[in-house]
Amino acid sequence: MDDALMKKLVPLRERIDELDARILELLTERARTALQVGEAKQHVQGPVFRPEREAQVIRRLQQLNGGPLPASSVAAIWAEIMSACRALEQPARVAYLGPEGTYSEQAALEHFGHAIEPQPCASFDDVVRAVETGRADFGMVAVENSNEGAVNRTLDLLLTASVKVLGERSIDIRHCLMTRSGTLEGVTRVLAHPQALAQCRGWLTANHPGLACEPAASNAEAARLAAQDPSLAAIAGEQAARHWKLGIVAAGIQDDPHNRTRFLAIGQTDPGRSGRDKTSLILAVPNRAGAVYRMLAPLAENNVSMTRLESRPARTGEWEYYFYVDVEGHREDPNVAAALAALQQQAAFFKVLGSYPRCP
Ligand SMILES: O=C(O)C(=O)C[C@]1(C(=O)O)C=C[C@@H](O)C=C1
Repeated sequence: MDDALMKKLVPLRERIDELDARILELLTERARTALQVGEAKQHVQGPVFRPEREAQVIRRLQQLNGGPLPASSVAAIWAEIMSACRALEQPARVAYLGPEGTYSEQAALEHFGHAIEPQPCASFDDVVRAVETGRADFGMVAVENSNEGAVNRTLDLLLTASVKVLGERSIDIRHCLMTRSGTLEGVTRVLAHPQALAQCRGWLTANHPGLACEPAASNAEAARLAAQDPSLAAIAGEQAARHWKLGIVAAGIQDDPHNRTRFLAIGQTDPGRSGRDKTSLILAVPNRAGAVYRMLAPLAENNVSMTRLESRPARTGEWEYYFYVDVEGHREDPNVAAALAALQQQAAFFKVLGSYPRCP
């Protein structure tokens, strides 16, 4: 390396080494304190994971932060710190749609941090079942995509499952074209989940009209197959390329640059109020004129904002639709509590899925 540059770097790197040693010392002290919190919780048998507390910790630090680190980095760093501290108290088993390298895995790791026991599952049904039966402490399931709309299977599962929603996480869907060699030499076919193929159709037609598109069970499965066959390319996320040791030919190839998927974290506990929460519920009303209009009136009357309304056909034959409603606020906030009480009174079906901190 250049001598003049080295002269500048040496003292700066010494300073970074010193700071790292101090950060480690502080992290050790933090971890010991978290262990004491864990012991205190054991006496009252309270849950280790407190989403509302973690949301408050991150929000406070983002407010204290004066830069140059962006707020998103502060959130990501402390999510990992708390994940590691939580694991000392009790390691969390987290179920999600596998295999390794899926967007579901990415959402689970961003939400719960890397200090977890990962449980990749074959389907959303398996994820929900793992949480219901206690095989997993938590699960992560996709609930909506900005291009494709609701993930209907997840909505249907939430209707009957004995699980609670305790968090949400939105991630950018950034599709990449990947191969074993990192080039398209000798590549004739491209594999991906049909949804991903559809989302990259414009780019593929414009740039590689000669590649034959074939559906795969998942993008991660496509990546796994491409790792074995040099004539195959896969479309998947960056994390799949890392996992299956594939080279990225092109990144961000989805036709809509703002493609996002929202996931729900599920478990068996009820988060307390964090001060910036959301509540998800399912409602059904008798099939009469004006019923849907009246169903939602208690929200407006109590000044509760609705952030999402989705419907699914009811297959019981008794009511026409189930309505999936997200509102701002926690079920213990007085205005939300009043609105929910009124909704429950007039609804033919009423289920609160959970109150949880809003997406960071
Ligand atoms: O405050 C607590 O209840 C803790 O257990 C500590 C801690 C943390 O590391 O800050 C860890 C896990 C919880 O989910 C919340 C916060």
